[in-house]
Amino acid sequence: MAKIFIDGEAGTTGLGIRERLLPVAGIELRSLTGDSRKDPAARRAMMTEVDLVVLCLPDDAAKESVALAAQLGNDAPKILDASTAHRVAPGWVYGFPELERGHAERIAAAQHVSNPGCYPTGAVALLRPLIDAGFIAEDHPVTINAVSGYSGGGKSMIEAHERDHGPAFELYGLGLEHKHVPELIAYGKLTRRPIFVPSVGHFRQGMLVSIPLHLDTLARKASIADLRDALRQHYENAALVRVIETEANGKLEPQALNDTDQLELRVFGNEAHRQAVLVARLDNLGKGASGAAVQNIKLMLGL
Ligand SMILES: NC(=O)C1=CN([C@@H]2O[C@H](COP(=O)(O)OP(=O)(O)OC[C@H]3O[C@@H](n4cnc5c(N)ncnc54)[C@H](OP(=O)(O)O)[C@@H]3O)[C@@H](O)[C@H]2O)C=CC1
Ligand SMILES: CC(=O)N[C@@H](CCC(=O)OP(=O)(O)O)C(=O)O
Repeated sequence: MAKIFIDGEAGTTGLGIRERLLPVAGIELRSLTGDSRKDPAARRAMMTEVDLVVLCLPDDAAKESVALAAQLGNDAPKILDASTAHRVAPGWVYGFPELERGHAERIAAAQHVSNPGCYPTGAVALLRPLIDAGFIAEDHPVTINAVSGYSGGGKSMIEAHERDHGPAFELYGLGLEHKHVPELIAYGKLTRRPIFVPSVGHFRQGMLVSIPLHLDTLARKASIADLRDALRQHYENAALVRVIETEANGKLEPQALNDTDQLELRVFGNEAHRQAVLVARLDNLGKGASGAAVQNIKLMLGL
């Protein structure tokens, strides 16, 4: 029986992981309740009893938990961190099993895995296979536009929208320093800093990530179908990722995959204008957070 402690179990991501793990055989979930939830000594003691700790905490608290585990030396459990704290940190493996051949095995063997951010899950899924196939140059001037449901901002943003009725729609990150840019660069394999423009709408969950492309600026001559085929080939054995034909009406809404762990990729475009738009759709709480975490937990515990 594999023992798991979710540090931050009462938060948005922690609850989603708990819910998904309850029906999984071969797992025992260990919890801290009441005041002990945030007590470093209680958290460290819990770490001595489990095989894997999942961190669903703000960045500073996640760093504190990693330091607590380090005090246990060789008895430290494996760690999966859902925060942003270790996404590009040395010694950590990025928890996107579909990244490239052999990556799922790297996650399975790792002591420390960082769960990807919701936006990078969509953007890296679209970009990386096309860069590896030589269609998009590593220094291509990439722009990433995205819209998320408000649960992406955790408990505080959920409260702001559900109690105070937040804005219907809002662009943010316009200072171009969003915390997800380093992982977009590292795992998208980009050498030029992408322009990332996130936004949030007044709906709880669901996400679209879109990347416009002028086909005549690509590194290799490509039609819209070539880009779609390259994505299809890359994800042919991926259980959670599907490359979909585009809708004839040219529309796509963000909530269709809510409460699933699926990620859908599409290549919209207009061949006559030599223009395309790559689009990823996912549930920010599914493949964008808790669903991806459960995928990584199963790999890390060999379930
Ligand atoms: N929401 C999303 O879509 C995604 C979130 N993430 C990341 O996952 C992490 C958690 O986010 P999310 O679930 O949204 O956040 P929430 O704010 O919903 O939950 C955070 C939880 O951590 C608890 N907590 C805070 N400080 C400590 C501490 N020192 N010790 C123990 N517990 C503590 C909070 O307690 P209390 O209940 O008392 O406030 C809360 O339950 C963040 O790093 C976030 O960046 C990653 C991907 C997507
Ligand atoms: C709508 C909203 O505020 N979203 C969050 C990102 C949510 C997420 O996936 O980020 P982490 O995994 O890095 O926490 C933001 O833009 O900061």
